[in-house]
Amino acid sequence: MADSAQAQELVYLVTGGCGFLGEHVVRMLLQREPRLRELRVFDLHLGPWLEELQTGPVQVTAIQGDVTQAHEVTAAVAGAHVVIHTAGLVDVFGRASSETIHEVNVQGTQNVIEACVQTGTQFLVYTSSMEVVGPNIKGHPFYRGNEDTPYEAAHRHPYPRSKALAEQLVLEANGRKVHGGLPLVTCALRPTGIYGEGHQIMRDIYYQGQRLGGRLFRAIPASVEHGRVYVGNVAWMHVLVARELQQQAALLGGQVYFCYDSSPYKSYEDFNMEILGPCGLRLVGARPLLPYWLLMFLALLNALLQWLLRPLLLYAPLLNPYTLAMANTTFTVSTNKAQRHFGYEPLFSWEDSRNRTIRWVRAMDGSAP
Ligand SMILES: NC(=O)C1=CN([C@@H]2O[C@H](COP(=O)(O)OP(=O)(O)OC[C@H]3O[C@@H](n4cnc5c(N)ncnc54)[C@H](O)[C@@H]3O)[C@@H](O)[C@H]2O)C=CC1
Ligand SMILES: C[C@@H](CO)CCC[C@@H](C)[C@H]1CC[C@H]2[C@@H]3[C@H](O)CC4=CC(=O)CC[C@]4(C)[C@H]3CC[C@]12C
Repeated sequence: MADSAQAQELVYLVTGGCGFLGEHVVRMLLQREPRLRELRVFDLHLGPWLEELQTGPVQVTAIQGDVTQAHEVTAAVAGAHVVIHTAGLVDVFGRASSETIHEVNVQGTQNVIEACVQTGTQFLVYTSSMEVVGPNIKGHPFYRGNEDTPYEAAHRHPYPRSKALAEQLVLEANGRKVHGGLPLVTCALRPTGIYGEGHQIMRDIYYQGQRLGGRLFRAIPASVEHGRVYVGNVAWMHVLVARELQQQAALLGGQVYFCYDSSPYKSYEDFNMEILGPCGLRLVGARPLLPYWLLMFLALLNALLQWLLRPLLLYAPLLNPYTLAMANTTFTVSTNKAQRHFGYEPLFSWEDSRNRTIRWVRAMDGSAP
């Protein structure tokens, strides 16, 4: 769809544009994509912040819609040059059924692809996840791996399964002819655990620490490394890859890229303390206070309680067998593929990313539910 005559007149659509990552992508596009004419923000739930956006000359169109509804997706995609598909059901806590996760993440992605094909939209960036690779169900470590590192990706949980299937659909769609005859150009970005302003789990852990008198208790050995990446850098990578997909379709089309920056390799808990420590929390214990078998017992108990209570209420604590396995398995990436292919350099240093997140946590002080 985009040709050189239209270069200053691009229409972007961000699905899931009111989510944690989506909001950062929307703000980043407004700041850093000078060729933007219209920005469509598509989400099941529209955020009130959209009303207060400084949009400059760009027309921002808020679209309340559901990716599982093909006709709503097609209407939103029609006339867009680029789609950044971040919408998804991020659930590893058993809040939604596996059918719902599949419907949103897999069928929703299929709907986005078909909408591009039908309406002639040529460029599609998909927000995948490190989880399409691992950690796998066997708990094999993935230590400083890259996009080509061999790893046995085997999933049982509905979330990683759905992300892997959706990513496959997106990559297979690369090269399909869209309406008008041009080829669809797609790629997938795989963030590791994202942190930053608006991160719900960081917020929950902060409140939990406050309730426990300013303490958190170590449950994971400090030696288990967990990959983390700052949301501003993930958003920047989306903006950059969407731009370069239009310039270098042959190189970028059909590719996957891990999202990375200079955030340090640490355990999940030690990393969180980089943020939560300066906000007044303390991590108690140099080693896990409970043995692994006892934690697994508690995680299984939580799973049983969730199942028993389901007819009455939704019990979805952070600790379950899946999240415990995730937190207990080393998964870190070390790659420069995005730099080599489309010139990505993190926009935010580690210090900046950390300070911004700390400022955000401090701003919620005293507002614990
Ligand atoms: N949070 C993380 O650490 C990571 C997230 N990701 C991926 O990044 C993407 C964004 O995740 P987050 O921002 O963390 O999650 P989020 O839950 O904050 O954002 C997802 C957005 O999608 C919207 N959405 C959900 N179902 C929808 C539907 N049926 N139709 C339209 N919109 C719908 C939600 O309303 C929400 O605004 C997801 O695709 C997720 O799989 C990947 C790696 C790590
Ligand atoms: C056992 C607890 C003791 O403190 C800690 C539990 C932590 C877990 C809630 C998190 C550990 C790893 C996280 C996941 C990981 O960062 C990768 C992810 C990628 C995604 O695409 C979505 C989010 C997540 C699954 C993330 C979710 C929270 C953890 C399981």
